[in-house]
Amino acid sequence: MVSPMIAPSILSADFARLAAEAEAVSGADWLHVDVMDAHFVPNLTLGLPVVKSLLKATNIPLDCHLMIEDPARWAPPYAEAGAYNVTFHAEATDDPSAVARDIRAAGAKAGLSVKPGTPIEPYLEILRDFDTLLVMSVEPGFGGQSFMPEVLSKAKAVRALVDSGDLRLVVEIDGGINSDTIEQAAEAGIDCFVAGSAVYDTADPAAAVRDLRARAIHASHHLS
Ligand SMILES: O=C(CO)[C@H](O)[C@H](O)COP(=O)(O)O
Ligand SMILES: [Fe+2]
Repeated sequence: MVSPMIAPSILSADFARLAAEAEAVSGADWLHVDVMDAHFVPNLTLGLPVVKSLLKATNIPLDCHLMIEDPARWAPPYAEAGAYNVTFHAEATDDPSAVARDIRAAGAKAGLSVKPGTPIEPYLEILRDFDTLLVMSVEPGFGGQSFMPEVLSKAKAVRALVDSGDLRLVVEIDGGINSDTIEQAAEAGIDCFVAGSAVYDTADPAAAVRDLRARAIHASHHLS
């Protein structure tokens, strides 16, 4: 198991000050960027031009979470632009492996995300085509929602495959992660924790990142 990673979500940051907001979490492992198209989810955020500007403004690897329709068309340009990891939704395409291939060919890690109600079993076979699995622990679309602990059974199932050596994959969780919920996620075997409101809705985002990381290390320590 890798050392726990923290990925602050700029969904909860001030969009007029994104460079400064990235700088405020310079100790983070990844910077999580929520791309929403108002079709796959009922919200609209930002797209490729903003990601290109962010890439110039920060050295933190960008973890782009595409909550969009037609990822086969729209996901590879994020990889070409220089995003470190490009994640799209299993529910948005009939051929996730083909999209992953195109993302990897364009130079990024490829991630698959599943909504809370989407079972993981139909996707276990194709996870070998991916570098990241993003388990959603809220309905995608908005920050500041409550954590859904029932999704942790999916994380545990995939963690078991990784631990048995059958799979190499970063297991990531997104939604409602804060100082009260991160420990149960860490105990379930999560490698990377996305946190939006728990980082940016505080007076000291850097301290929030440190606190979340310490809690994750403490809770996952006995597993390693
Ligand atoms: O993908 C997302 C929402 O669809 C966000 O990454 C997520 O909700 C982060 O916000 P918070 O930590 O406040 O729940
Ligand atoms: Fe996200």
